[in-house]
Amino acid sequence: MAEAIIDVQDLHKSYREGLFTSKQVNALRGVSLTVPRGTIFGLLGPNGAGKTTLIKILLGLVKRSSGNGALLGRPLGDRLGRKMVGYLPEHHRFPRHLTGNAAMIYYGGLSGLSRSEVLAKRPALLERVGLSKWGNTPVHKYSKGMQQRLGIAQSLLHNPELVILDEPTDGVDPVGRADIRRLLKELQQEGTTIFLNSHQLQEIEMVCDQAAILLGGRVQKVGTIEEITTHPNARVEFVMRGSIDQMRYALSAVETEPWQTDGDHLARVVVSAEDQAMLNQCIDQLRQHQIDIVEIRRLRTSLEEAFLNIVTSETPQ
Ligand SMILES: Nc1ncnc2c1ncn2[C@@H]1O[C@H](COP(=O)(O)OP(=O)(O)OP(=O)(O)O)[C@@H](O)[C@H]1O
Repeated sequence: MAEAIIDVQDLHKSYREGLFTSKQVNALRGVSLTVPRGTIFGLLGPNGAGKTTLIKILLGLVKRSSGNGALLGRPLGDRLGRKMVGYLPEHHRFPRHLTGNAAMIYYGGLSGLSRSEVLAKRPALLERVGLSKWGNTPVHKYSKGMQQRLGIAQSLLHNPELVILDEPTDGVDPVGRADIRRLLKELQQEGTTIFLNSHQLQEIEMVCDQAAILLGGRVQKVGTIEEITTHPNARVEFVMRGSIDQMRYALSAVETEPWQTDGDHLARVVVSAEDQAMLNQCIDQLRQHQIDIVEIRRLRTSLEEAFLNIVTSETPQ
């Protein structure tokens, strides 16, 4: 198994609700999460689920109330660990008067890089995010997509092993989103791990390998996108050729959805197969009845559907 680049156990965070009250908001209530090196990992959750709090704890910007964890093998909060992380905050705003070139120097400085170090890296990074012709333009003239790409470029200045991006495609049009997805895939191919917080579920589905769904400060579901989107009732679609009567007989022991038949010999049906044993039994029965299985596939839901199922069926206490 790949080495964990983020590994947190039982993280809790309570905020005081206001200055003059002892009432608390439990933003995280025992979050455990492992992000393997080299993945693009999506963090999902409705507003208030605790996503930004988790990211800020990882970056040492917010102090956890309890729990443990490691970032790049170093204890949470360790300065060296944090130095190996690139970060694009949500709703970030570049100072309006800066040009793209100047913004890179400014943010490079915040990451501890000297001016000459930034100057050495800047051309290639601006080129890579498609902004090399825009370095001398003030950022307030940039489109939202250009600003986000510049934000990603600044997060890469110190060659981080892990990049944490908070809503990188927020407000970006479809062409800009496709550019960002391409960039993230390239970074992954070069070995960078990407931790992505986004409300854009289609984006997450297209670009991420794994994801966690946070709800009410707890991880409700975590896994590969395929695991998360595999239908909970394990619906399996069969396309078969042979005698329709024999097919119906062979599958009479399992629950099926309405059959679709084409002529006398071709049929498509979705069966509910709770586990692999039941699926094997269906296949055995079909073979015993001389039915050709033309196609067989597990049906998946969209990530959006899976997300809505989880968020609407789980009520956080
Ligand atoms: N500084 C703070 N003081 C008090 N409560 C806070 C503070 N920051 C966050 N919270 C509360 O903690 C909970 C989690 O907030 P958080 O911003 O982490 O959620 P989120 O999943 O990032 O939400 P969003 O998608 O809206 O950005 C919310 O109830 C929020 O109001």
